[in-house]
Amino acid sequence: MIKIIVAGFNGSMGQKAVHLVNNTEDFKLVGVYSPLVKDLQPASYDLPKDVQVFNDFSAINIEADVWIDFSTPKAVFENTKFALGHHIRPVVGTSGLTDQQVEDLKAYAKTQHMAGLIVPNFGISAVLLMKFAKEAAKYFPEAEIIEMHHADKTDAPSGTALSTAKQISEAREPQAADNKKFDETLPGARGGNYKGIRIHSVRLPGYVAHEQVLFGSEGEALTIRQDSFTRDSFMKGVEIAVKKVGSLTELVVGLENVLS
Ligand SMILES: NC(=O)c1ccc[n+]([C@@H]2O[C@H](COP(=O)([O-])OP(=O)(O)OC[C@H]3O[C@@H](n4cnc5c(N)ncnc54)[C@H](O)[C@@H]3O)[C@@H](O)[C@H]2O)c1
Ligand SMILES: O=C(O)C1=N[C@H](C(=O)O)CCC1
Repeated sequence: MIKIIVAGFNGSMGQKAVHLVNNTEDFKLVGVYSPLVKDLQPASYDLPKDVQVFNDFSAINIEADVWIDFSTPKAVFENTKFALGHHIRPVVGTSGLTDQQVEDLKAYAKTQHMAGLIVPNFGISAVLLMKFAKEAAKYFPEAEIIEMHHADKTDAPSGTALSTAKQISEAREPQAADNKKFDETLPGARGGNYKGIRIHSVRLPGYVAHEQVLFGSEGEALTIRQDSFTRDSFMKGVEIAVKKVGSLTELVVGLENVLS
């Protein structure tokens, strides 16, 4: 039995994770965490009666194997550090960790002899898009990313777009610094700049999570696109991550680390 705590259980993804855990053999929901939920009625969040509800770190006093995190970009660093420090393996879906924060968490995990998984995107289509983009970057070093999400997403760019840009930048030949000065008659029109890779963020009702990577070269172009049409589509990846995180020996980034 894998004993699980879900952080951010009251949010859109947290509720999906609670449902997954409640309905998967060998998974047991032992606790949920969100500092914003006080005076909770368990039934209103699909919580079994014996689940402990925490709204303060200091009150978390139960044993658990895995910490699923779907909280907020502001909270995810401290949450992950808490889990590692309490020997609960984190499976982190929350976006917003900076490269430096990921490095700090990896170093902290080592000091705690702990492993875990940070997953920018649990969708298999997104995992494949990143794999293909990395391959394409060897031949098409010039790329831009367009990510499209639902209108409630508060952070930009998406964690997936940043992760894609990081992988492209590591796979392609080193590029001359992007010092090009654009005459942006509308500030921000050229998007964000991750090591010379422009990222454009779209937020619209009706969308869930989508990404397009555009590679351009002399006389030709390549476009790779993935679409997550439902939040349920992320749950297969969450299930795999929770089942496999116990086999890891360090804190790593990417679902591909546990896909066989
Ligand atoms: N990796 C993936 O595949 C994937 C997929 C979808 C969403 N996400 C990410 O998951 C995160 C959550 O997305 P969402 O749509 O569920 O957002 P949401 O706003 O619906 O839910 C976040 C919840 O976290 C709670 N919260 C606030 N502070 C907290 C804290 N300190 N600790 C724990 N919980 C806290 C809030 O009350 C809220 O209910 C976002 O960062 C999003 O980008 C990742
Ligand atoms: O809905 C969201 O928010 C998502 N966030 C992740 C990101 O920032 O990349 C993954 C896809 C869904």
